[in-house]
Amino acid sequence: MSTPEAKSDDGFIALFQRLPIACLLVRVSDSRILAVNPSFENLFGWSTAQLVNHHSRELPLWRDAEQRQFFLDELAQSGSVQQHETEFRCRDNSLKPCLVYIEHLEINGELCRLSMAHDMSERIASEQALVSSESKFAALFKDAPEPYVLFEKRSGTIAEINSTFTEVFGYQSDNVIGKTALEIGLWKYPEKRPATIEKLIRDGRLRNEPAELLTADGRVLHCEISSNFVRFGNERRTLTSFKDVTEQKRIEARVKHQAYHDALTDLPNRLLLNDRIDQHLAFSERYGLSCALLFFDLDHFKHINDSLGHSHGDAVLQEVSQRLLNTVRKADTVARLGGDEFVVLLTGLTGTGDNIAEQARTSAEKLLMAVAAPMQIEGHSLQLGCSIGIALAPTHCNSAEDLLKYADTALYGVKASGRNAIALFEPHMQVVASQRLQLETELRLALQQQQFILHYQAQIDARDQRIIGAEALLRWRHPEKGIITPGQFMPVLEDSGMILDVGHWVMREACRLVATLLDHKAIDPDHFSVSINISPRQFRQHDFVQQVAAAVTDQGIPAQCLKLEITESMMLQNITDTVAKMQQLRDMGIHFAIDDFGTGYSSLSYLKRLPVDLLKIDQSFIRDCTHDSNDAEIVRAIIAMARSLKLELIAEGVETREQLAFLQQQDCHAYQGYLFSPAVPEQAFLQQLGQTVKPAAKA
Ligand SMILES: Nc1nc2c(ncn2[C@@H]2O[C@@H]3COP(=O)(O)O[C@H]4[C@@H](O)[C@H](n5cnc6c(=O)[nH]c(N)nc65)O[C@@H]4COP(=O)(O)O[C@H]3[C@H]2O)c(=O)[nH]1
Repeated sequence: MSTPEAKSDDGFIALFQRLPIACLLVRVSDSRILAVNPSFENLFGWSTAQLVNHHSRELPLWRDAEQRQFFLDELAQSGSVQQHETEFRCRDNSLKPCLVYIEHLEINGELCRLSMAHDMSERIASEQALVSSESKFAALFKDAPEPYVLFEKRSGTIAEINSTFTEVFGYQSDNVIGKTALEIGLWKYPEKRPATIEKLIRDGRLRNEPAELLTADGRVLHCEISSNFVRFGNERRTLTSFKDVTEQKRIEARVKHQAYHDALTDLPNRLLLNDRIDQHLAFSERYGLSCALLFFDLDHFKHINDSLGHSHGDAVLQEVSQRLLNTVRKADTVARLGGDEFVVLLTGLTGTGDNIAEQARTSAEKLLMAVAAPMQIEGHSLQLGCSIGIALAPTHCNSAEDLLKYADTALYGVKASGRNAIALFEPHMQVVASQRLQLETELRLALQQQQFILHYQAQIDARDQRIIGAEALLRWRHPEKGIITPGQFMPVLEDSGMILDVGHWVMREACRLVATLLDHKAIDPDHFSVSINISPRQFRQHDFVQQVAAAVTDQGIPAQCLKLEITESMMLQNITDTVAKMQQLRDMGIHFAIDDFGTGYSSLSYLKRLPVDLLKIDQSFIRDCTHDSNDAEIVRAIIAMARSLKLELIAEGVETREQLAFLQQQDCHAYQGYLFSPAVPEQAFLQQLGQTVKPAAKA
């Protein structure tokens, strides 16, 4: 004991000194302080020397006199003070919250008061922290942007819901508090709940557990459940958030769907088709079945697209996709690979090789007829042909890649030999296809290595043998095969789109020739023009007019020295756009010739609308006009038509004097053909211009 006055009772002394609670001993008879223990010194900062032997009234510990009196009264009344919360003053003048116990006891025959003070600072601080964190939690819970529910941990009943929960799920607090999630019918599949609860108990929490939940009005929401156990004072709760991911799921599903489907028709796209083929090939192999892949191409679809516009084109594609879907079995796949390319995968075919081929052919015929049936598209009555190439698995191959490739090869065969037909893949087709691929590769190289050149075929006025123009004709100077004419490569240039680059080059090259001729004063710009052939794809480019204008201005030549040859069928495609483009070019001074006139529609009404200057009578009529009365009649009719429309005329492919004489009789004096000269290289043409113009002897 810290005081010498406290004698005897060793047990009590040892205990008094060691007690972790602050203790003060006062003799009742004279209210003198007998002792304080080290815990007391530590807690309040007063030393034994400062207190012992002092009257308890002088104790600097008291907050005020009333406080001391209160304890004395309480002691007198109850015999002891139990757990009384108060504050005592420390040596540094701060107030320390304490829980006070005061008892009477006898020490060495003297009645004493033992006062014990338990420090409450930490507990009060943590209680305050709890209050503040609870209020923070309450605010967070209430205003959280996610639906939250506090469940009683033991019973699983709802203790509280936040406003977002009400907003999202439509439940009002009053209707759900005290009930379990099951009782309010939150779970769409209640049988899944036990596993979720089990997981929560096992892991002590849940993180983004997927669940389908029901709103108060029965809508299904895809949610992610996260749960934690929390404790508020003595209460144990489960704090659960129900994140509504319905929209996110919908977007994810849509993105996934879009990745595997064609946006216009909603049919499977190439990716999904490949996947389906792979699946069916594996299945077929296992069960000894066969598949047939039908590759479709709508004949002249581009024509519809161009003449009626893209919205009509889209409507046609949608109609075709519906017809295909309606014609095949549910287990079969109809896919669109883009443009007008459709694929049908027929699966589960049984039988021998020939039999399978027959089944595929029969289905293809049905599909061809379905597509060919007349369709009404936004007031237009249309009828489409289509070509179908077929490949079989396992007869022809056993991979998705080969199946598509072989069916495409068969399709190419159909297209090459006239359209609107069906062809089954045959190995020799592969040879043709690879030759075509080889040609395409070589043509790309030719373009890079500038192997294309132009030859020029003179156009003559038979009355004075003057060269009035030239047609620029494309040639490929092949490093090994020599000069190749366009008949052998033009379709590949067209199909591959290379014609755009090549056509652009032709235009600039022809303008360069005119500039050279003008420089050499070899021509009179008012009576000479170079004609170039324009391919449909080239003409349909949105900046075609600008391309022509640039070619003319870059070379600084008069625009009337350039003549563009377009075909009848090309003019009929999207007539509004055609007329607009022709008119703009016409306004610049460019002239237009209609090539191969007589082989197409030769419609007067169209001709009247179009800003055309010249008709070229196709060589097929000239060839026989001297001995075939029909052809002679056609030539006469064309000439009459041109006269009535006040159009210029030129006959092409004139090979004999008789043909020329016939034409001149009909008052058609302009011609080109072997009778005068075939198309020749630039230098040779320059010489022709310089020479006295005389028709050559009969070719
Ligand atoms: N039998 C016979 N044939 C004659 C006679 N006079 C000329 N020809 C040939 O008839 C074709 C006339 O050209 P086209 O009808 O515009 O027909 C051209 C044209 O449609 C196309 N073509 C040629 N060059 C180009 C070009 O630069 N661009 C485009 N888009 N097409 C071109 O290729 C087609 C074929 O061109 P080529 O083989 O050069 O064939 C040329 C020419 O060499 C003759 O008296 N008798």
